[in-house]
Amino acid sequence: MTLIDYSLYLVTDRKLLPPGKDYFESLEQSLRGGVTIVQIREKDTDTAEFLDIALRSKDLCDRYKVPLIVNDRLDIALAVQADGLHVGQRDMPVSVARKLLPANTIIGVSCNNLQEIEKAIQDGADYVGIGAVWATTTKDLDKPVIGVRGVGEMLQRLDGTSIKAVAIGGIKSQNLLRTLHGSVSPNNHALDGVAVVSEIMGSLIPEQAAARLSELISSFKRSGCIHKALSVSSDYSVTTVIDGVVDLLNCVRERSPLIHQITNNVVIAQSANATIALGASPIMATTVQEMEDLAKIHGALLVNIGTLVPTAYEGMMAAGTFANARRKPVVFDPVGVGASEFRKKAVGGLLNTWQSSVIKGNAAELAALAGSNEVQSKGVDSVGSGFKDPVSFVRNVARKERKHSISSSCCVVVLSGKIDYISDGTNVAVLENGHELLSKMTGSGCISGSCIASYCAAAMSKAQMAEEDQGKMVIGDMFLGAIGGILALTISAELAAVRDDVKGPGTFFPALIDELSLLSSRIIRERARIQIL
Ligand SMILES: Cc1ncc(COP(=O)(O)OP(=O)(O)O)c(N)n1
Ligand SMILES: Cc1ncsc1CCOP(=O)(O)O
Repeated sequence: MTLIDYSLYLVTDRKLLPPGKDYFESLEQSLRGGVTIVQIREKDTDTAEFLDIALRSKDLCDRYKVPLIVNDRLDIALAVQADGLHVGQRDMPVSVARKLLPANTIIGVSCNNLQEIEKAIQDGADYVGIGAVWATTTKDLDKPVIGVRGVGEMLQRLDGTSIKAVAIGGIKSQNLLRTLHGSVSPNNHALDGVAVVSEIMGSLIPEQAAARLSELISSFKRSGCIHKALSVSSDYSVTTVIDGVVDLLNCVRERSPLIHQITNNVVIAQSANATIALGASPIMATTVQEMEDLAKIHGALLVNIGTLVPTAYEGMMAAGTFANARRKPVVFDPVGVGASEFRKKAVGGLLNTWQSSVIKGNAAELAALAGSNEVQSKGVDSVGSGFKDPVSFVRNVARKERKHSISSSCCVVVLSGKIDYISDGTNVAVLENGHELLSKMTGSGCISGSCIASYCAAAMSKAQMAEEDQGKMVIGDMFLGAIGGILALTISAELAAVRDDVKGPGTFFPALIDELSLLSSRIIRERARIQIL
């Protein structure tokens, strides 16, 4: 059986052609742009016309050596000697189609949930079309939008089978990398391809639209993100990490990156002041209309759900998407995620939509995120003494949230507390700086998010974009950025706490701001208490 390349799967829809655009011209241009497999999908066309279109499309696809699949209609697939048939859940069952079609015909089936995947396996499908992964206006959906995390669960069920998988629904160049990075099972089972309708069919220049998508898919594959994910070895040491953090401290001050923060209304002023004290430049903007413009400016994004309201949520969705598209760091603080179903749902929605570069939370927040019962929450706080094995816990959460390569970790996890644990899925940094006065003021955790975002922005600006970075979700060493942000805050807190003018929590905060602004390389080198495991 010939090997099928599912990477860029065009599903046609003539209704979406721009006015005056000829269908066959559009198809040929898409083939030139790099489409690797084509499905002819005609929902309201007479048999004679469908047959004619399928025959001529088959000729074109043959010329480009690209397989042609027919949607729904087994008779048309037979008549044009198509390479395959795609069926939906209400169409002819795969097992029946298999008996009627010539041997070696590819049969694909649409799946929206695990039961349908199970059935596709039993029925012997060659591939599944998993969707809709995102919302779409191309088709009226009668089943829920799955989200990338849901696609990952279905891919897990396909582990050990030879069934290929493509995602479909709302896939555009803007969310393609997020789709590919996010749709992965815990065992690194990734998609074989993506199926696209409107982004190509609706384009005036389909060759360009297809080439853009094709280039992103190739760069994703070139970056080796999936295969390297769990197999990288570490070359971090305490010395290299401290040197790196010192470098970032200077970089924040020299380049003053813009730190866009959608945070809670308890800590807005503190967070902005801490950001300025570090040398970065804060903007506390929540309105959806300005997210695209803000993403164009060099810096990082912080999303904190402390006092979540619907308008800010809309802004968060858009801001993360635009930041991902520019490969900017996205620091996510899922404040109090275990406290209510509303927050859990909101966090699920955000993480399904964009990729965080760093997730920071206390024990209860990360336990809720990881589905662990080991630590309970009380509102936004943790109850009890924390995890028995915080090192393994934080490493596993980082692995789960996707770690893609040593120099551009796609998700670093920070477990905050008296001791802070930071992992990129392989390395774990254990940081023992800090002072108990930090826990006597509101918002010190939220401020640490601002510090991490400032240092991650510096880490991005120090990174040289290499060819293989095109396929990554963030550029720069986020592990170092997260460590730098935490050290800046906790070391400054130690210095502030012992000042003569500090009498308690009230006088501590202004002193903390002073010390953040006075922090130097020498102080970091002298005071950092860090282990790398
Ligand atoms: C690759 C791929 N996946 C899913 C679908 C959807 O098929 P179906 O559920 O049959 O819906 P219609 O396409 O018939 O509207 C697909 N066509 N291709
Ligand atoms: C056919 C189909 N099946 C599930 S979503 C969808 C349409 C996808 O179209 P688009 O790529 O334009 O969102």
